[in-house]
Amino acid sequence: MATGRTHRPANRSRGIPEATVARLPLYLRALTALSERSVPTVSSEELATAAGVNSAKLRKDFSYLGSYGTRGVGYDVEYLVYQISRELGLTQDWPVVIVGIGNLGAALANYGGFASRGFRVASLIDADPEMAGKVVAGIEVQHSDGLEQVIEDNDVSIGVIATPAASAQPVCDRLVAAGITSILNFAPTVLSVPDGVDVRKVDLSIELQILAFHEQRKAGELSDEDAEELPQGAGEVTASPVAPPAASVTKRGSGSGKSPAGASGGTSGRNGEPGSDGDVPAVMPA
Ligand SMILES: NC(=O)c1ccc[n+]([C@@H]2O[C@H](COP(=O)([O-])OP(=O)(O)OC[C@H]3O[C@@H](n4cnc5c(N)ncnc54)[C@H](O)[C@@H]3O)[C@@H](O)[C@H]2O)c1
Repeated sequence: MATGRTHRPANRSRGIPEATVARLPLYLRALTALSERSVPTVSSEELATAAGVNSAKLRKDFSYLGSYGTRGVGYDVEYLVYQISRELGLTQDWPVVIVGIGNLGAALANYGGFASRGFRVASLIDADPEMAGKVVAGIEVQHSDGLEQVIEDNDVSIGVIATPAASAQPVCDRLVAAGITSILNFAPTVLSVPDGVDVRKVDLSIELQILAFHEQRKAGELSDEDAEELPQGAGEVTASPVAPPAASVTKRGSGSGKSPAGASGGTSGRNGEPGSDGDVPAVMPA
């Protein structure tokens, strides 16, 4: 078993609030776009709009980084990209293993956006013997029998689970036993992990359900407007019993022993924008 891994994010010891950490990737994405256009400086208002975050919150977030900008000039784009990347631990290489190389796992392996952000897909694992030896995204798929060895050999720090739900917990247990302390779970199941292991869950169907809720509400508002034009008593709209799904940001629970991950955060904003809290879309309680 691999022990004593040293891949720990630098921000843990600096007291940056988890909500701020969750917004840093949003700022980074907006800043990277500015950097690619060779924009040298940006005001807090412009950057806040680009990141979908309230500008007072942005200034507060950046104060945790010790970055206050220059009055009348704004923030230096390149320096902020560096600062946020360093804070998120993106200035170092993070080898990732993807377990379950079906439709989703193969798509993730082929996604170029990981490598460009410092997440190198080091290994692909699948339980299907017919998958072993196949090349996906230029990497040879290895059989899950060798999972622990692969993790040790590649000094893997993050495990991505893209197996069917029923396999996710056993896979998670093996990843944790092999020394992995960060897991990104795509399987539609809640994982139990020991203290010290961070799990984030991505579920696009949850996001669609949130959009469906908003669609339904918009339709309800339209019906209300229509109803106002109708004769009294006609076209009454019944209140929907559906409650909005909440919690799009994961924070691991802190109970003792094995415990499912807890939740913090709120709903995503409308129009695909993060809410005013800058929550990260498509991520939910693990
Ligand atoms: N989070 C999302 O938004 C989202 C979107 C699509 C799919 N999913 C989920 O992702 C998972 C994969 O979906 P898919 O369409 O790629 O399925 P798939 O059937 O195409 O692929 C699953 C792969 O996992 C492998 N596998 C099964 N058990 C395993 C184990 N114990 N160890 C290693 N590999 C194992 C299978 O051999 C297969 O290759 C499912 O749980 C699905 O519900 C999530």
